[in-house]
Amino acid sequence: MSMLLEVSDLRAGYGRIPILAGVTMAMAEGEYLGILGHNGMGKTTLLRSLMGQLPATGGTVRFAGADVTRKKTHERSRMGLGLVPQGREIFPELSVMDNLRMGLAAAPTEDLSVIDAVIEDFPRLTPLLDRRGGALSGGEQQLLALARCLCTKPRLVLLDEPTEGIQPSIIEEMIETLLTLKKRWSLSLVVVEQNLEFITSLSDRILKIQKGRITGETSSAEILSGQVGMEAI
Ligand SMILES: Nc1ncnc2c1ncn2[C@@H]1O[C@H](COP(=O)(O)OP(=O)(O)OP(=O)(O)O)[C@@H](O)[C@H]1O
Repeated sequence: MSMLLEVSDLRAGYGRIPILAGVTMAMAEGEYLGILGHNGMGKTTLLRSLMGQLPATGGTVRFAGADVTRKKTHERSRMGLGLVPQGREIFPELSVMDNLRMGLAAAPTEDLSVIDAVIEDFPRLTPLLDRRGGALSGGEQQLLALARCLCTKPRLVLLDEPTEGIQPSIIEEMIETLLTLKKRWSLSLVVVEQNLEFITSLSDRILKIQKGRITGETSSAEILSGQVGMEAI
């Protein structure tokens, strides 16, 4: 299998403060990769750097065979990278439908039929299309943020702590939705999380991030079979 994403010794930070201290990882097309880490370990920084929102101070990022290390966010978006940020960042004053249209604005072609195709996989949003984004529950907003990202037809979605502050029933629904998208859209995913159960339910492989470095790797199968405890990876 050819690699969809190849990250080598990636370094980034804020001002003079280094946060990513040389991240090296790779994933194949169609893979769901989980990255587990506690608060402040650099999960959000890694996703922002992969999306080009934060410049790399060292190392390289290759996506779909191209070196994107110096590419701007909108260029990466057009190449098929999509980010669902922590805290969702939906537009609270716009309707759900208009939030989805905003997603389309970042797409390579503004094809409105994409929204219909996306909505099919988000039945919970269908009756809410006219409602203001800000009037949705946290879980519904998270589903909307994911649906909006899918309107750009990404090959690889970067998902930042989607379970934060969300009720368990919607977490279950999000797992089912993401597994359906994997099959129906051949989607690839990098999800960063602190929630081990969520990440295990979704991911083919799980990496551990500590202090801006990848320090371990396991598979969900190994965790589910009890062969590997989280402290071991
Ligand atoms: N805009 C910023 N300016 C300066 N430092 C920042 C900024 N954003 C994050 N940091 C610092 O970078 C480190 C890594 O933060 P990051 O948000 O990547 O961690 P995280 O693993 O996603 O944690 P969390 O689960 O709390 O979101 C932290 O020490 C944080 O304080």
